[in-house]
Formats: sequence, C-alpha cells, structure tokens
Amino acid sequence: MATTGTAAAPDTEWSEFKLDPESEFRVEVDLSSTAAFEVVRGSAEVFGSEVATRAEVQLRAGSKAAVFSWTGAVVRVKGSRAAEYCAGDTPMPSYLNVHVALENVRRDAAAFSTSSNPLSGPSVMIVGPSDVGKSSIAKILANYAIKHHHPITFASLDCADPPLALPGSLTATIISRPIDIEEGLSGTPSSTGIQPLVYYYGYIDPNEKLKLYQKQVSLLAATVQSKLASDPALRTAGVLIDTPSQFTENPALLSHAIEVWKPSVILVVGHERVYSDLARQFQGSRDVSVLKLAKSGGVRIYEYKERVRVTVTIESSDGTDAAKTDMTYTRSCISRQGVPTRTSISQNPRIFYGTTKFPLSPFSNIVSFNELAVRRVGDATTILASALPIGQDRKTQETKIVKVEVGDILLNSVLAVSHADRLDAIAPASVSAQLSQQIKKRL
Ligand SMILES: Nc1ncnc2c1ncn2[C@@H]1O[C@H](COP(=O)(O)OP(=O)(O)OP(=O)(O)O)[C@@H](O)[C@H]1O
Repeated sequence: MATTGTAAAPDTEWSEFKLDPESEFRVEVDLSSTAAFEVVRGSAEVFGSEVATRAEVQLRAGSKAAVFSWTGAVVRVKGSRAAEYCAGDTPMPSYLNVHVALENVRRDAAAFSTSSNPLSGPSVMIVGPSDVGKSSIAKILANYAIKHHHPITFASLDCADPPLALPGSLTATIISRPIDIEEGLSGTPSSTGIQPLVYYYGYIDPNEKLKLYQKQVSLLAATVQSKLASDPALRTAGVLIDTPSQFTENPALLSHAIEVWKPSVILVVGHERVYSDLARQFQGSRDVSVLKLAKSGGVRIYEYKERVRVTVTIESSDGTDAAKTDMTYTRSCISRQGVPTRTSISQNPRIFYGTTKFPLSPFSNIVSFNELAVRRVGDATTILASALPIGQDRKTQETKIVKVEVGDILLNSVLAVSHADRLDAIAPASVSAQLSQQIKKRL
C-alpha cells in the first residue's frame, strides 16, 4: 500500500493518516524527544492492545510503534518523529492464525481436562535473532489470549532486556489485562495480585556464565510449571516464553531451554537454519510443533550510532528526558561497548523513579551492615582449571556461593534481595521484584 499522510507538519501540529483494513501506521520517535498519537476514527491496536478512540497515547524518545487496524481507521500523530509511514504488508494475519490455533488448544484443554487427567494449554517458546520482533509477537499473543478472558503466564528468558526487572534478571508474570501501550508489561497491573517472579542471573549475555544462566532458567521453569499445575485456569491458558537472541547462536542454550520448559509450540522468527534444525528434530513429534513466522517489515535493526547516542543521554541524565528512554537501546549499547552493566543500570533513573505515568517513590531504608548477609553467586576469581580441586571445573565455580565482605566492593552495585530464608538456599531462591535500593547512596 502506498504511504499516505499529510505533508510534513511542524512537530506541534497533528498529521493525519488513513489506515486501510489490515494495514498499520509505523512511527519511529526521535531519539531526543517524544511524540504522541491518537486514533481519531475506527478501531486500532498496538501489539494486540486496543487503543481507545480520541485518547492521546504518549511515545517515548527513541521508541517505535505500529498502530494496526483490522477494519480500517484514521490515526493522527504529533511530536518529533524520525520516520512515519503506513504499510499494508504486515505479518499480522499469520500471527492471528497462530493465536486461533493456540486458542483451539486452550479450549480443548479446558473442555476435556479432568482431575485424573489434567490437560495443559499451549506452552509457546518464541525463538529468533536480535530485533526480529520476538517480544512484540509475545505481546500480541498475550493480548489476544487476554481478549478471550484467559489470564496468561508470560515468561522472559531475555536477561538483557527483561520486561519487569533489572537487566540480568529472568522473569515470569501472570497478566490478565491488556499490556499497557505506553509502559509495556511493567505498567500492566496484574489483577491476580501475584507479584512477578524474578530470578537474578546478573549478566546480560547468557553465554557469560552459561551454567548459572541454565540453572536460573531451570528454576524459573520449575516454579512456573508448579504454579500452572496447581491452577487449572492458568494451566489451560498455557505460557508464552520470550527468549534472547543468543538462543539462535548457541544450540546448548536452546536445547537446554527446550528440555526444561517442554514447549508444545516453538515459533521461529526470521531464522531459516534454526527453523529447519528444529523442524527436523521434532519431525513427526505429537508433542512439539515447530512453526516459522515472518519478521515484520516494521522491525528495524538499530544502527550502532543510534544506540551510542541514547546511552550518552542516559549516563548524563538528570532524571527528565532520559527517564523516558527505552532500555532496549541501552542494553544493546552496553553489550557492544563493553560498558559494565551495573554502571548504566544504577544511572538509569527510570528503574528507580519510574515514568511520568507510573512514578515510583524510592526511599532509603537504613540497615546496619551487621544485619546484611551479602553473597555473590559465582566465584569471580579466575582459577586455572588445573588448580581446581578434583571433580570441579570452571562451570561449577559459576554457581558457587561466595561470601562478599561489605565495603567499597559494593560501590555502584545493585543487590538483589533474596527470598531465601537460609543462606545456603540463596542459589535456588527467587529475588524480590520490588527492588528500589541504591546501595551506593548509603556508602
Ligand atoms: N510492526 C512493527 N512496526 C514498527 N515497529 C515494530 C514492529 N514490531 C516491532 N517493532 C519494534 O521493533 C523493536 C524490536 O522489536 P522486539 O523487541 O519485539 O524484537 P526482539 O526480537 O524481541 O528484539 P531482541 O531480541 O533484541 O530483544 C521494538 O522497538 C518494537 O517496538
């Protein structure tokens, strides 16, 4: 479909766009300022969340959005935009087909489940390289499930960009309301009142401490599965599992996650080789279906330069504009530049102060160091393999619990607050999702 819209207007004025049925309006906001859009007529959605008519939706600096309409709509936009256009060629019909198939499985699971033979809904793992729209597809499928009144479990194994916690975390949550368009999952209250489940891995690349990462993935899977087993509504709705791009590069990561999560559907987005490997592996299987999904043309890979500019903004932030900056860019920038993760985390005010719509009120809670027991998972010292005790290898060091002497070593560090009730249970325990302590302020 040809691009339609009004001629370039000043940032403060609305520009109107007419959307044909099954087309979407894509907008990329400038890195330095914000924008807003409104659905004037018709019905439209953003990643499956319906947009109210005549309600202004704010878009953060550097963010991208796709306003999709099944039946046609008129949208208008204002603010600083780097790009905007309408596209008629979208993979949304194929995403809807997947949803319909998942919905059939949910319906059958609910209809034929008995106490002696409890049936489960689909467990869907989404796999693909970086920037192909995996998280967006997970959101679309979650929102569509919620439209059918299914509270659904949403797990993210993407430790670089977890939707609900600090980078370095693996998370799972139950969502029963449409995902907030402006704030994402972190701005979507769970009407079930259940806190998100967070396991802290502490690095943004799963390969950095492979054994530790796999251990945390297994723990998250086991906890989610036991929750689903005890709750028929959640079990029949199933689970959506978003994964990091490294799963397409390191087969050990992918096969381990498949082993512990036991997905019934694997959606492969934008990666032929992984799709054909998995399709071959599960050929003829009645338990696992492997499907290939097309990447949306709207998902654009960020240029290295763009990512660097955003990081600079965050690091010199005073809590205003940078507070609205999307972590997606930060994360990629950190990994590319080799900047220590914790520096950028502690200097990103959004994590501690929230956003304009959902402000947080962090507070200091003075605790004597004598009352704190600080432990690090993994031995930071690099010991020669030949110097390790017999039967131990470097991998076992990655999950070792090491005592940390409180002091300067914690400067600029963010600590996870463990739910463990005993020190020797720290490793298998989840951590608090309500992390609002900035240790450096107290040192
Ligand atoms: N159809 C679309 N039109 C415009 N932008 C889109 C579209 N789909 C996704 N995006 C945007 O593209 C960016 C990348 O999408 P997303 O985070 O879903 O990809 P991903 O594969 O999960 O990335 P990563 O592996 O790096 O976490 C996001 O900013 C998202 O808002």
